Order: sequence, then structure tokens, then C-alpha cells
Amino acid sequence: MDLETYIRALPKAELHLHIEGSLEPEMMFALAQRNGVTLPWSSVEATRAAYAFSDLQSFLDLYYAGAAALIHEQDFYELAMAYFARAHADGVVHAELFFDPQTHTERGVAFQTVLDGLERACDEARVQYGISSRLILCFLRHLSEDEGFATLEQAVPHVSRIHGVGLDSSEKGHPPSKFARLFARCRELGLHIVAHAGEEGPPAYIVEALDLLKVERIDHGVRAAEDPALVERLVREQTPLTVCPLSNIKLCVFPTLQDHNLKQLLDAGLKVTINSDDPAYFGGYIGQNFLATAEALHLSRAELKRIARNSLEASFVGDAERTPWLARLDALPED
Ligand code: HPA
Ligand SMILES: [Zn+2]
Repeated sequence: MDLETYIRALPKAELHLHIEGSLEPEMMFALAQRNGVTLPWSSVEATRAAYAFSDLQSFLDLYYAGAAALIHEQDFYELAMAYFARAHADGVVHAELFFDPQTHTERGVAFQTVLDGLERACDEARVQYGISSRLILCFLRHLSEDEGFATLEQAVPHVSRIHGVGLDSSEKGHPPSKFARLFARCRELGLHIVAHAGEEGPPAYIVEALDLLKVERIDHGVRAAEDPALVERLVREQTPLTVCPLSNIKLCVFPTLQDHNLKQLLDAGLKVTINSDDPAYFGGYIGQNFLATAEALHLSRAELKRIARNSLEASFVGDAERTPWLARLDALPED
């Protein structure tokens, strides 16, 4: 079995995927035309050509501009269905999708429109592809905690349809501590908790996410490597990291994939997973992230299997759902 086939055959969960970040330029332009929205680019090609980022913020500016093409329930449905088709082709058995309601509600799109479209796609993906999924609402950390509370209020009537909450957008200058009260309320509501930390921000933000937000997983977390005591804690507590290698290269967190610290984190005993983050912007879905990382860092098949196992174990599903995936994984050879 060649490496690409082996990676596709690994039953895996994608745990760090912003659904708005799976909006390919072709769909962006088709939706913009259908909805009478004007985009800041003249063509699909010009859009792709603009995807040269220097840091997180330079990406976010384009990501929010592109999301303006999404208006109707059907748009969110089509967006998520296109993602599920790609994920299925890459051997994803379970996906936990981030969505950014504030990006849409501030443009006048109702919270329920977003949720209805995404949920319909999740239901359809189960039927069409056998993929299981959950939705995780992310708060935009460049906005205030009060704005987060206003969004949570809109979510409360639908809380049974939302599995967890996360924290994304501009990290530097917006530490987890800014949202301690909001996340305490989310925990009272029984929601699972994750947060982006240690992508561009310092290791101290990871510590805050653990201690103040009480996260169950860290999204990115690669800068944990700068703090040996933190690494030791993450190993001891087996806190999963949802690492996104191609994203980290595109946003200049590491100069090249050969320089990425994923293998170093794995060797240290951290519960590392591989994910795509915003695949339409960063040049690859989860399969491509696995493949490029495996080649750049010379990961063995046993290590790839370990990473896939970590993703299944780190997912928010119950044992009944997880057990058959683990059995399929165990049945794969390591050579
Ligand atoms: O990688 C990311 N980091 C922070 N916010 C984001 N929103 C979409 N993708 C990202
Ligand atoms: Zn992300």
C-alpha cells in the first residue's frame, strides 16, 4: 500500500476545521453572484493569488471578506456538504466543525439560518457518507466578552444542537482570560470546551486556556514546546492538541514543514492530532496535511496510526461510536 492509500485508509476524526475556511473560491464566486454580493477580488484566480499570508491577521482579513458570500440557509448547507465530500474521500469518519456565528450575525444573517444549514448538512452527511459530526460554536476573541454573551444568548434556545464552544480569531492581545466568565457560563450549560491557544500567542495563553477556561483540547498549541513545564503537564494530563501543519506554514508559524515541531511534540508524549484548519485557504484538506507532514518529518506508519488513534480518542463521541473505528484502525498493518 503506498503512503497516500495508507493515510486514506486510516479511520480518522477531524477536530479542527473552520467550516467558513472550507469555502473554495469557486463556490465563493458562485454564491456571491447568486446573492448579489460584491467580493474584493475580480476572479477566482485573483482570489487564489491573494492567498499569500504573512501572519494570522493577514489571513483573517481575507477569510472574513470571503465569508460575506454566505447569506442563506442553503449556502451554509452547500458549504458543509462540499466539506463532507472532501473529508469522506480522505477517510474521515467523524468531524467536529467550528462555526463563527458572529461573522454572520454582524452582517444581518440570523444565527438560526447558519445553524439550520450546517445541521441539515450534518444530517445529510450521516446518510450519504456515514460520517458522524458535531458542531462547535466559536467566539471571536477580537470582539468583547459582552458580545460573546450576546451570541451565547442567541445560541441558548438551540443548545441541544451545539456540542461545544471554542475561541478563535486574532490571538495576540486577546488572551483566554478575557473570556473567563463567558466560558464558565458555557460549562454550566454542559457544553464541551476548546480554545485556540499557542498558535501565535505565548505558552502562557495555553496555561490560561487550561486553568481559566478549563478546555478539554487545545487548538494548535504548538508554542507549548517553549515551556518544558507546560509540555510535562500536557503529557501528564494527555490534553489533545489539534495541530494544523499546512496552516502553520501558510501563516508563517514555522518557515517550512521540515521545521515543524509536530514530531518533537509526538516524541515528547503529547496527544497530537493532524487537522486542516481552513483548507480552502491553506492548500490542503486533512489527507494532504497527513501526507505532506509524513513526508517532511519522515513519520512512520506506526506514528501515523498513533495520530489517527489520538484523533478518535480526543473526539467528543461516546465509546459506542468510537469502538468500531478503533477496531478498524487496529486491523491496519503498520508496515
Ligand atoms: O487558525 C486560526 N486561528 C485563529 N482563528 C481562526 N479562524 C479561522 N482559522 C483560524
Ligand atoms: Zn483554527
